[in-house]
Amino acid sequence: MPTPPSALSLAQALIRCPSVTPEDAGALGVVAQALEAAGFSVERPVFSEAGHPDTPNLYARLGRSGPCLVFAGHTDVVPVGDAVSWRHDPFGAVVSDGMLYGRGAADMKGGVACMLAAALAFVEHRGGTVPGSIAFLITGDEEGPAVNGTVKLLAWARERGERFDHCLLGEPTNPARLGEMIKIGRRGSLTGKLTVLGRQGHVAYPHKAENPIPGLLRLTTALIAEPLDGGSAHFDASNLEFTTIDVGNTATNVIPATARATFNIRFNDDWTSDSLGAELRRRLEKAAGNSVRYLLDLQPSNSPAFFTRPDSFVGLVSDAIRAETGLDPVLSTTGGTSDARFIKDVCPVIEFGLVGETMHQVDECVAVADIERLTAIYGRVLDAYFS
Ligand SMILES: N[C@@H](CCC[C@H](NC(=O)CCC(=O)O)C(=O)O)C(=O)O
Ligand SMILES: [Zn+2]
Ligand SMILES: [Zn+2]
Repeated sequence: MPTPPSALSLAQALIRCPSVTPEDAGALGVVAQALEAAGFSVERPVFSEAGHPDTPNLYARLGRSGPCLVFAGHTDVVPVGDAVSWRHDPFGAVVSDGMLYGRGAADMKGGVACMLAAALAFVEHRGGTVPGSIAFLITGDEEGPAVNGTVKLLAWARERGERFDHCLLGEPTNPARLGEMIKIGRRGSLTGKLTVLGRQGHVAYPHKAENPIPGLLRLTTALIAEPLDGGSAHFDASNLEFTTIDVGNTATNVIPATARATFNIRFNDDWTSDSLGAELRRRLEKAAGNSVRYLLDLQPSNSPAFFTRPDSFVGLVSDAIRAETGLDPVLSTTGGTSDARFIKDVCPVIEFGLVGETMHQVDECVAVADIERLTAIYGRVLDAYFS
């Protein structure tokens, strides 16, 4: 068996692939090559859905018996934003002053690299075998709409009779220090596109046109006039944020035909996608009355909130973190969402990864020392899980 690559070298190889969703740019090839070299069987299904680009995914497994511990994650990344503001090339994977820079360093190519390095070292140490099974569920569609990613990969695996006992997802769960936070739940995500319909015309003859902009303002105001809820037993309050308002009108003397707004809601377990959709439609109907014509397109990506009750697996991961960092991780459901909302339907899932302070930002970076320590934590998890 070849000597397993280090987590840092894997993280650098991954960051050098500009895999902004839905591009793969070779990222899953890096994962496949590392796992195949260690004897994992690797498959790379590509999933399709009308209206969305095809997206590649990866499933790998070593061993057929139970228990099966799954590592999950994604290799797609969010766009770099203002590229000239970066201190280092966002796809250069530069190490400077002990920090690894690049898009995905924290979210979550760094985490994927640590899982790979830990699993490969574990397998090498045991002469190429596992007392049970280790699997990897890695997608190229997490940061995007997430319709051709983990949700389909799980269905694909289920059809092939694959069974999993526990899953560790490597999203960047720590706000500032490695070891301070495990995520045991996430809110769901619902994206909405609202279009108000009008009739184009001359600004000086408004009676011959219908301006959609006041209607859009009325509807957007109605959507956020009342809080959705006050939080639930395990989750923060649900929250709606507008992400863009577009009219796209370049003329100063033309009333536009349509006006659009996009919003995203992070919702807790007081709601399902359906009940939340019904509440949004109720608010819009009331505000629109007979005078505003609109369309609402909801893109739920099938994602209710998830919550995993603290159990022995949470205890095992907490012990590994404590042994490596000296910190007692808080069990949290805060922050963004993750593919654990899909994985929770097939096995208990929790999340622990790198420090997420710079995720989605310019100059995304993680400490090289944290990459080494996270690899050691995952190694301890493997040792304890299969002991
Ligand atoms: N756009 C997708 C979900 C995208 C998932 C993304 N997650 C993270 O960035 C991790 C954040 C964290 O660790 O707090 C997100 O939350 O936007 C969808 O909405 O379906
Ligand atoms: Zn992520
Ligand atoms: Zn992200």
